[in-house]
Amino acid sequence: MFGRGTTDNEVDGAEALRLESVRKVYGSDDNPVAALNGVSLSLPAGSFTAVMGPSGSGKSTLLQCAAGLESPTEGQVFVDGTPMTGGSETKLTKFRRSRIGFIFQHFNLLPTLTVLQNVTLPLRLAGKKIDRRAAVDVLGRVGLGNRLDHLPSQLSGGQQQRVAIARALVTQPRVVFADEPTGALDTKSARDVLGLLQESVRLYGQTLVMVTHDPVAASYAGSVLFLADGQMVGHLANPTAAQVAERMTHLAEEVERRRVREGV
Ligand SMILES: Nc1ncnc2c1ncn2[C@@H]1O[C@H](COP(=O)(O)OP(=O)(O)OP(=O)(O)O)[C@@H](O)[C@H]1O
Repeated sequence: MFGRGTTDNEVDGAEALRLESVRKVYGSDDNPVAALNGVSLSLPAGSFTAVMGPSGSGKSTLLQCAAGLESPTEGQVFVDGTPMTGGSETKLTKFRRSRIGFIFQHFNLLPTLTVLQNVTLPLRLAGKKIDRRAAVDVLGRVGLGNRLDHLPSQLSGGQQQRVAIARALVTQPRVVFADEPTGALDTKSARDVLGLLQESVRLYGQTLVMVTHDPVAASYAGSVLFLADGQMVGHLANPTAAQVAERMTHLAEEVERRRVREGV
């Protein structure tokens, strides 16, 4: 099983996320597409893991299944030891709201809510007490303590993504999933955002799983998992950007060779 996403900050070796033989098939019976084909992994609490792979390899599907936004066709997902499958949709939504944070490529902030209102929204949705101080504190941590009453449209892309990070962290989730969190940002803002994500792991023991296409972004993680054609095909600990880029080049060539061989 792949996935020792090790960092210095692993919290008591506890397992935060586990996938057991997860398969996800889209499409119809006559034309099925296996986006994930038997993925198993185990990530300790306090780890920062990047997920990489060629386009269409199943990265986003992996994140969606792990975060409970999609149900696997087969297999099991456990967050903090609790199975994400088998319960009712209402129970799953409640569980997701309290234990999981999600950061999207295009921020997904609500345009009519202020920065502070966007960050307190997950608490509201989870039916938790609105702890304004906690929200202000987390916004301070991402460097936006002086932007509480701004609307998203009054912020730069990098600042909007920092609001989204604060929103993901405010419920103190067990795992935060980030799908291409720097994909829409310039280099400097991307570096700031990655530094913040790394800090949330190093200083606050957050568990983080990030899909990215960018070897530099992946190098901020403690380990990288490589996917190809819906399967886990490799693992790199303490990666440098150059190592990741080299592995990705080989992976793309292997996938291409196999597709030609199989006439796909
Ligand atoms: N809702 C869907 N319906 C049908 N097929 C889908 C759906 N979502 C994903 N797929 C297919 O599943 C496979 C994996 O897609 P996925 O988006 O997970 O890959 P990815 O690695 O994230 O790709 P990219 O890097 O291009 O975003 C692809 O073949 C894709 O076309």
